[in-house]
Amino acid sequence: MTTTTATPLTPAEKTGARTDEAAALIGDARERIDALDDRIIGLIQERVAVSAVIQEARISSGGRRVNLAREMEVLGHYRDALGKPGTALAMTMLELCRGRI
Ligand SMILES: O=C(O)C(=O)C[C@]1(C(=O)O)C=C[C@@H](O)C=C1
Repeated sequence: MTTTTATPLTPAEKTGARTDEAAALIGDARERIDALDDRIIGLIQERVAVSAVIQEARISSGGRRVNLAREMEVLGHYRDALGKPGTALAMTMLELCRGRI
């Protein structure tokens, strides 16, 4: 068996920057992005849980899991804030919250 020892990447290699200054800025900004992504994922998980409470209440009262009129409102909210990609994002989020339909 051969063992290879990986040489650590330089900051420039890691970030694609061409100067140390730009590499440092990108490294810091990526840390902020990772922290934001953790918060966004936490919020999505919270949304999934709240959505499950609604769906369970509706289903145990004899209703259906899905409420398309409400989904249209949610899609519109995201589209108004973020444009067309917002609609795609909301569709993915609704799929996470209620499964595929
Ligand atoms: O608001 C509701 O009635 C929900 O069930 C929540 C939710 C959502 O996650 O936003 C999920 C499923 C429905 O089809 C509509 C919306």
